[in-house]
Amino acid sequence: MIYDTTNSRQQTLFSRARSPLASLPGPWYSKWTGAVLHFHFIRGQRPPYVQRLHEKYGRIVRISPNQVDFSSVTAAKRIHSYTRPLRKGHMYHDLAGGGKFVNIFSTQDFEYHQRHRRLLSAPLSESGLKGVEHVVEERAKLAVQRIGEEMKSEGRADVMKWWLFFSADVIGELSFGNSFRMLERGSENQYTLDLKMVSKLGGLRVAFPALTRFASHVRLPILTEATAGSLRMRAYAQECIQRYERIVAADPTNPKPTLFTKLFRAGEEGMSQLEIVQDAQTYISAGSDTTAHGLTFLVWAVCRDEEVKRRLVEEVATLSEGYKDEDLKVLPYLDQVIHEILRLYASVPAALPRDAPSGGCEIDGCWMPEGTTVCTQAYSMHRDPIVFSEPGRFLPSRWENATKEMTDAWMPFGGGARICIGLHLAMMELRHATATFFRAYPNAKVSYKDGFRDDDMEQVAYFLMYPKNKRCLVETS
Ligand code: HEM
Repeated sequence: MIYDTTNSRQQTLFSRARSPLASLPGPWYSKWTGAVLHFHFIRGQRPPYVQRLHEKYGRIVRISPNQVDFSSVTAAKRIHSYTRPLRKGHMYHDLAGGGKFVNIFSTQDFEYHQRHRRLLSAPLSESGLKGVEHVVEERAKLAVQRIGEEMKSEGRADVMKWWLFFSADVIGELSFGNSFRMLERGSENQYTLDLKMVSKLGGLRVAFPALTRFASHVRLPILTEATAGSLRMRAYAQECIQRYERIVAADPTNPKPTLFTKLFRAGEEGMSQLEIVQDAQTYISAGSDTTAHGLTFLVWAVCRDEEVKRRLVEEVATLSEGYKDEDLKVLPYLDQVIHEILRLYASVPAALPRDAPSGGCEIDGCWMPEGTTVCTQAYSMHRDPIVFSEPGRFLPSRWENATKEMTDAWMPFGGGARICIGLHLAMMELRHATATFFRAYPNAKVSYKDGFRDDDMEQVAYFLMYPKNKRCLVETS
């Protein structure tokens, strides 16, 4: 027995020393252990840690015995290719409840993904979204009104809270045909509370994959609560989709449109009710915090910079009443501000891990053996000093004459075949909410009431990024 263990250790040491990864740059310990990477992950600081490694070792870094991070456009194009994308890594399986919740986001199956992507893309395209723009517009107005009411009664408003209600209400209504009405109520509903709990468990599963195995033997309170939560969420989603399906059946010519309307009863070219429920639930989790956190950092960063605020306020003030997204899209400074926010404060700044395929593959001239996890992270792509001068500065005007290198390296929505399917919706929400907010409150500024400090906005990222203390206070003079 002792001999066996020693022998297998020797084999492991031998194979690690001979692996093609052995010659890659990186700290010495990455060859032997992922513990340091894991330590930074658990602190929510993996992206800046990996970025420091890139600064020291270059664009290719071995970050653990089995993981390599790339920070180059050529590598990103290979890893996130449209035509021959690499398979999503095991992390997605852990995030999705150990493979229990298959959906367009988590699937590792190419055929399943292609079919869902083909069916779901049209309603989320720029032209498809025209039919639902009024939902975004109305919710943005209500969010800004509610922010104003809170500023009046409390002397400051927590915009992070209201942007979360805004984005969740929008995606809830567009997916389930039924708004969560959190903006009206001013509080979260059971669905989003359950979602938080389930996402927390997903994060724990990624940090400690053994938890999934352990869970089948031991009853932990968080697991019991998360299981009850996910059952409640599934029941709620099913109820909404079934109700909506009945509405479509009663009046097929004039239903209130959602992102799934055309997929009901479309035969071969449609989806089963279960598939719709699964993907609708995915939209809620993928499309609420991401947009809300982007908007939160946007308001904070603009409010801290008088010159940026002046230019943005002046530009959005030129809009005529009843403006539409078509009018917002052509505002150059609004577009620059949004690009810069998604660069410096990307809501998904962390690694998007993929598996090297069977037989291995070459990336940026380096051989990645089968089973290696290859990653890119927007956090590093967006801070390459050769592409973005003074990368740590919030400088929207850098996008005025954007180079091809800048637009290629900008990947807040990922890339290739698995690029964010909701990106046009997200951009529409960001445009409407920003314009509505700065038209209503041209004098908005960061509020330091209730002990709020700039330090509260320090970025913490597991998969999603959020401000450390999960609040962002603003006031108006
Ligand atoms: C600012 C807001 C958003 C950001 C920064 C963002 C970012 C991302 C990123 C980086 C990915 C790729 C993940 C990967 O490769 O592992 C992704 C995928 C995805 N996003 Fe978004 N997202 C946003 C908003 C939305 C919205 C509003 C929706 C609602 C429909 C959505 C739905 C999805 C889905 C379903 C996927 C998986 C797509 C696939 O695998 O084909 N996202 N998002």
